[in-house]
Amino acid sequence: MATCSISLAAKLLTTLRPPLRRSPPCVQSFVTRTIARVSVISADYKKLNFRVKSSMGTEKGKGKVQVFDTEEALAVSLAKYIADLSDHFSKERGAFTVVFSGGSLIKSLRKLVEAPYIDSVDWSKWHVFWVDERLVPKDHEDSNYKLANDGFLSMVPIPTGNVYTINEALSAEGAADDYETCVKHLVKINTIDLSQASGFPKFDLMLLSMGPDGHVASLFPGHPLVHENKQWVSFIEDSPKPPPQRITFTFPVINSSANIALVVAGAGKADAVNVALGDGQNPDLLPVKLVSPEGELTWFLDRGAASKL
Ligand SMILES: O=C(O)[C@H](O)[C@@H](O)[C@H](O)[C@H](O)COP(=O)(O)O
Repeated sequence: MATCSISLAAKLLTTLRPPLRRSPPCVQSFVTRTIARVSVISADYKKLNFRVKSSMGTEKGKGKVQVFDTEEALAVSLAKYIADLSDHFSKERGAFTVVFSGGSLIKSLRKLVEAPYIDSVDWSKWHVFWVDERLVPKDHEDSNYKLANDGFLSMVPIPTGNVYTINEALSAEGAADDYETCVKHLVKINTIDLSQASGFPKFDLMLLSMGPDGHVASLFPGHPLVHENKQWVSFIEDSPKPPPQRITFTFPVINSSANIALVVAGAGKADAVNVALGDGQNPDLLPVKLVSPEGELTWFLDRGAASKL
């Protein structure tokens, strides 16, 4: 509305230019200065309006795409997004089920452990899961639990009993079955929602990241696990990204989520982001293209990751 009235005023003043030449010099000077001022305001407003629109995101049929100037700005926005969902689900369901991935995502959660969220979030309602986990001891450098614990969980008062880790003493297959049994029990007691549409568990929020090859969770390009459609949790023993033995949620579980945030930073992932958000390309070869939740998908990209869009 404001853009509209400013540009209308600018146009009106411009049409006054010819009769202006016949006016006294002081009137000419006043009108000229006003035209210049209105033009500057109009240009500034257009710039501001563009900035607001781009930070609010664009609907692309592939979810809401948000691009941030820096990873720092991304982290600030991600914290608010998570805190808002936490508030919503804690009040609505009395629980907030959150699924983490490994990798750089954990670092991007750092603003949640600061004011105001450290005090305003009801951490007692959080239930934490992993979309994939590596079959290594919990104190191993490759453990996704260790990564999340060192960088986030140890700094917030989530009850220990609400943090669901794998049993890494089992085989990969055994650990996947065991994690699936745990999730089934939590669905039964209504801690985790169940999707009426798919019959798979419906987590309130999945925080996913993506590898430069377009993998999400431990679902890798060209691997048959990408097509698993019965199991909730499966296992892989030949992961192309080390370590080789892992367990992973399957796509039907990922896509039954109420909310998915795809958090991608860095120019090294720009090609995959470009293909993911474009048309074409066999989804087998770019698993991220199969992320299509029942609920909302929101991309959090920094300028580097979005540089080829
Ligand atoms: O345990 C894992 O390996 C993951 O969960 C994996 O899916 C990860 O999220 C991506 O590989 C992105 O990792 P980066 O953000 O570190 O590139």
